[in-house]
Amino acid sequence: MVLLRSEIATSAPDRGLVDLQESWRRCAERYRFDRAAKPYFSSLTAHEIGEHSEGFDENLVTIDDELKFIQSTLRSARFCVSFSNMAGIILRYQTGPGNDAGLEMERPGAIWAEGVAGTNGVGTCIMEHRPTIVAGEDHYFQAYSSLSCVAVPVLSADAEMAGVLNIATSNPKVGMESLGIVAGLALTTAERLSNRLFMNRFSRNSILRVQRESHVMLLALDEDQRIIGANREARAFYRLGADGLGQHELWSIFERSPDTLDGMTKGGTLPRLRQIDGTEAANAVLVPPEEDRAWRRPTRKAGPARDNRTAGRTPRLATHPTIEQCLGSDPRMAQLSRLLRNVSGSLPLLLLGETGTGKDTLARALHNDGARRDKPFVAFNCAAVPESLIDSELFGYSAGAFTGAKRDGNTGRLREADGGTLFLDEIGDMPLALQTRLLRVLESGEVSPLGSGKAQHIDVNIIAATNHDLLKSVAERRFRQDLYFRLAGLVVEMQPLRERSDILEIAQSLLRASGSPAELGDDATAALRRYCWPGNIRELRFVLLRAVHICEGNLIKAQDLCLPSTAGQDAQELAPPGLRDPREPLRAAEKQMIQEMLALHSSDVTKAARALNMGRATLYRKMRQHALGSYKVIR
Ligand SMILES: Nc1ncnc2c1ncn2[C@@H]1O[C@H](COP(=O)(O)OP(=O)(O)OP(=O)(O)O)[C@@H](O)[C@H]1O
Repeated sequence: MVLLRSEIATSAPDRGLVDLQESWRRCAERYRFDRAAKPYFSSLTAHEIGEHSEGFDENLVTIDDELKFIQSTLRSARFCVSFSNMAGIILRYQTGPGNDAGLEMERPGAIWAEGVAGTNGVGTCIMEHRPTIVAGEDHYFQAYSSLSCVAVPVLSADAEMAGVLNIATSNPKVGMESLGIVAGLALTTAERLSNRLFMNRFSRNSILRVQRESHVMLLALDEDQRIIGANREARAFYRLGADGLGQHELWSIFERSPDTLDGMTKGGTLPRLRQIDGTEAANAVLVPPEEDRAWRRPTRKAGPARDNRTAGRTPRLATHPTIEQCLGSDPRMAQLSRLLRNVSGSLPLLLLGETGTGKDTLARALHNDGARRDKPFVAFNCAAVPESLIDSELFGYSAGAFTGAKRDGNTGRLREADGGTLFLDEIGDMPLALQTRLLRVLESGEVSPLGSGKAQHIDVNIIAATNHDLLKSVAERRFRQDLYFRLAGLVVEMQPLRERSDILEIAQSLLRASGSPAELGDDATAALRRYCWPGNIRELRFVLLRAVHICEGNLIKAQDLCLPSTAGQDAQELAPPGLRDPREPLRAAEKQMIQEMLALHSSDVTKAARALNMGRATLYRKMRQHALGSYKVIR
């Protein structure tokens, strides 16, 4: 029997969740699947994943950032978060340390197209172009009934569906109510991700951002103030058809007053922007082209870093902090930055630190500011690539090395990085057998691609990073001691944000880099200092981006930060891992989502409940459970 999610679907008419009956019909009639049969599970090679990732270019970095953020919000290995393209192929993936074995099928390369895997979150969302929850038995194939998924569309800069953000769990205790909450998180993230893809695409243009309640309208402008791009919200609100883009001047929508023209020249808030029908566009900000935003490196001597995700094309220069900006103003750190500048490029570096502390960012800064800046920067995430593929991806193979190999062979990341930097992220997750192989390459300076028999000399500077306690892994014999010493030419420990004295400076640069003129009020700066920041700088960035949207005028108050109350947080953090309540990550995520939605909807419980896909009474009950204050109901 098909379980319909009618309760949720009716309480969220504007979000319109998918009715799965149609999908089941397709499975039975069009694909002629047998529900009880073992489905054909297909997965692609890393090379094929790379091919399917083409077109996403530097957006993959943005996608990874959002996936990591959701993962750190859920804080559980029992959830995994992924991004798939429109063919239903998982391209990117995040899960907590010690991934739940039940989620192995959600790794990059897995194909979840409905025509292959039957009714499922990703595939059915692609067919229907709408948010989809597929819980347990809702999957057409019984073999997938241990999974529950929430899948939501992500839009390209052209407002077309570009892929799917999927949150999956194999935890049978996660019920429909919790999935509804997770859906709220997925929807907000997908919307933000779509808007970031828009900002990336039009990074060389000025972008007018207008916010109405929780809707963010983005309009990209050329030098003559013609509208050349619009996100979906803007297309709907200002009735812009795709064919009209590039034709309309901004002044066909907004009044061309001296105040507005003056504001447009300076950038930042446009306080008196009015539509031509007289409606005031409160919360309007003109975001300047990327090169004019704060944080751009003062000199452009450095050649653009090459990333394995953008190999083969000319990547755009990305806004990027320098080594000094990564390390901050703490005097100990300032000393370290001098040392790093001296040794960078000639000594292997090991970056340690919690998630989101800036290891990846520092690695890129070290390359961009170092002697190898004109050579490739190649990033390889040891946890994101299936174990069976790390070997061929890292060391490469020659033509026809094995069945299914690419016809021309595969250069491998080590040879791709020749002359430059290889950033080995999540090195703590590298399987032991491959650690041995890597060690051999590092000791000999030679790599022998599979099937070639010929060793090739390479000159690569390695920067490795992990958020595991690598010495503990060495003691437990999960990480080779000799490899540890090879990688640890210099060990840099990134401080957790809660221990950094320069948190306000970081917050201010993040605000400037966002293009927003908003400033932090005194109560907000105190709240930033008090909070424990489990997601570190990544979390701070998201908290500030959200606050910029919520705050009135240009002053961010403590309440706009929507930080979880520290009391509950600390208690949970202090509990030894074994004693932690396994439902806690969900509760914390639920509380955060509720706070976020209430803030976005100016405490209007009816609207917040609708956005969260739940009834008002349920939301009230949950607010009581989480001890959230009193809110108004607007009918
Ligand atoms: N010094 C900094 N100033 C401002 N923003 C930063 C800084 N360092 C990192 N960030 C931002 O914080 C986010 C997380 O950074 P990054 O990916 O480098 O962390 P990480 O330690 O590598 O995380 P993970 O271990 O989860 O991969 C990114 O959005 C990055 O742009």
